[in-house]
Amino acid sequence: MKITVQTLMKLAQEGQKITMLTCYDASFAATLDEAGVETLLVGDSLGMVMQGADSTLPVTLEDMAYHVRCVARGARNALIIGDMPFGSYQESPQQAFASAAKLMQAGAHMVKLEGGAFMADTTRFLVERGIPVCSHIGLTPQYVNTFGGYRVQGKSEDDAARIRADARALADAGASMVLMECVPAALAGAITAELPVPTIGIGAGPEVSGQVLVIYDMLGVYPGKKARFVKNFMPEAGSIAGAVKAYVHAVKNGSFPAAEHCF
Ligand SMILES: Nc1nc(=O)c2c([nH]1)NC[C@@H]1CN(c3ccc(C(=O)N[C@@H](CCC(=O)O)C(=O)O)cc3)CN21
Ligand SMILES: CC(C)C(=O)C(=O)O
Ligand SMILES: [Mg+2]
Repeated sequence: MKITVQTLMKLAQEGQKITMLTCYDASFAATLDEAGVETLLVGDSLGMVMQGADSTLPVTLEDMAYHVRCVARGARNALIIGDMPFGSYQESPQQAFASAAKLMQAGAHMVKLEGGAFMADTTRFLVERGIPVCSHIGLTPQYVNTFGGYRVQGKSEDDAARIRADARALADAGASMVLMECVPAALAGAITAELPVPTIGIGAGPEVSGQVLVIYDMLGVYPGKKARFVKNFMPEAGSIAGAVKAYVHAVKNGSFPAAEHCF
């Protein structure tokens, strides 16, 4: 069965965890789809894991559209989310729509954009025009130069309150999902409890509607720094398909993430 925005809402309401992995090509898309991964994120992390850059900033809209097209050819049931790359949506809602339309025409079913309450107008503009939006808050990697590194966000009371207000504003603006990266588990849990839409976590603890990891991290292929939230599923599974199935199982039964993966 095709996964839709409605499926995701239903899973979250029933307390069933949503699974997401990043995906950049048709063969992995087929493997993940077959393993029952509900959502495939064509992440701008491809700049780091596929292109070898040291941040996500060099990734272009053309790069993203190419990989979305590849993934769309391999997936059957999974819902495909296209990451909006740096510089393709921050100028105006109009710029965001033109960029998002390219990803939708390449085969995405939803786009993801980084940023808090100030992205509410852009979010509403896209949603009203038929483009479902996943909002990305907390550690937003396109701000690495502002943050001075990939650091946990929302540790102080003020920062936590701001992130909480961001989540509410984006849901109010029509976001279909809110992804939280590297925030304290308690904060992500509190936000999930008060939002009307599903939340996805990466380094955000277990009390969210679903989990995402970069596929090359959970297969132990990425040679760069291993963040605290990463688990390599390959050693215990022995094959790529097995590792993906173990991830789906672990997210569904709540055994991933464990305390050691959380902030
Ligand atoms: N391979 C890969 N995996 C990712 O998860 C990922 C990318 N690339 N590229 C884009 C961003 C960058 N991300 C990162 C990268 C490093 C940390 C990291 O090392 N965090 C520290 C937190 C330090 C602290 O504030 O205490 C950690 O120990 O996990 C977090 C997110 C997440 N995204
Ligand atoms: C790490 C996830 C959330 C992402 O945005 C990406 O892969 O680009
Ligand atoms: Mg991204």
